[in-house]
Amino acid sequence: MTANAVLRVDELCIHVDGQPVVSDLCFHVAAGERVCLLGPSGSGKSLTAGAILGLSPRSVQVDGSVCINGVEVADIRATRRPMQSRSGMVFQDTHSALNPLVSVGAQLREPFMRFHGLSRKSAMEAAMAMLRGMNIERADEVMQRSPAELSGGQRQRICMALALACKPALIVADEPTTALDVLTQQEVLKLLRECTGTHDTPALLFISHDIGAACRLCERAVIIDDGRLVESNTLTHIIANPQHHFSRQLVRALRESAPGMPPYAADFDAREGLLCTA
Ligand SMILES: Nc1ncnc2c1ncn2[C@@H]1O[C@H](COP(=O)(O)OP(=O)(O)OP(=O)(O)O)[C@@H](O)[C@H]1O
Repeated sequence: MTANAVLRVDELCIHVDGQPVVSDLCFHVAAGERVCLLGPSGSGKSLTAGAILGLSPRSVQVDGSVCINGVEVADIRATRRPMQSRSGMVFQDTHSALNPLVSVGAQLREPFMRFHGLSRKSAMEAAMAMLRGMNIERADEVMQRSPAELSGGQRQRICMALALACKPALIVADEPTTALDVLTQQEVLKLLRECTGTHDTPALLFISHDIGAACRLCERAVIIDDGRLVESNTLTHIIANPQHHFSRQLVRALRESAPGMPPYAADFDAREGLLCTA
């Protein structure tokens, strides 16, 4: 494991109603990295995300270590975690991630006031600039609206803006594109790629069962099945030489859906250009 891990998960065990659902899970995400956690439905991905974020339901028992930015946080609920160990989060369900009664602007200015020390007016300007940077058209108008008055893609971009505005070292994105149409999925993946995974931006843990999306975004994958780690390597390596039967299924599905070389994160821009001009 690298010394500069933003996230280090060690011997994570999760029990639901006394039954083991995640067992002895170990992996890390280094600074400047984008890593995907892949696994079939029911394999324990969201429970793992909940444990990392400090959002596990009370009925869920979490044991083992979750270390974010050097702070052990497995036993600390999200709202009580020290500032340097808080993570940004982006979920599939954008409706429940945003307050339906508060305008987008009022929600987005809060982290700029709290985490950047800006005045209310400057925070509104920073929020507006961030929305423009996320390709939200008519950002000033969008700031006045409630979340229910936006499209799913716009809401997901607002959620990403909220996560980034908190200046986290890590963003955990749990199936952020599943509820979106194919074109909006690509836009959100592109934005996530632009906003994460460098030494100046948060590291990313991307949770999905879509290896195609993972290839567009991440360089490395951690694959779980039935709550256990079954494979961990670069996506290039896994696609060339999948070891576990779930990995082989994923790679087969990817080859069937995208014949030829799959688009890796590293050459996504070039491929996108090719696709656009094709
Ligand atoms: N709060 C809960 N109470 C009881 N069982 C739960 C709870 N949360 C999850 N489970 C169970 O734990 C297992 C793992 O769930 P989890 O949501 O982590 O899977 P997942 O890999 O994220 O699946 P998906 O890809 O379908 O979202 C499942 O069998 C699920 O039914």
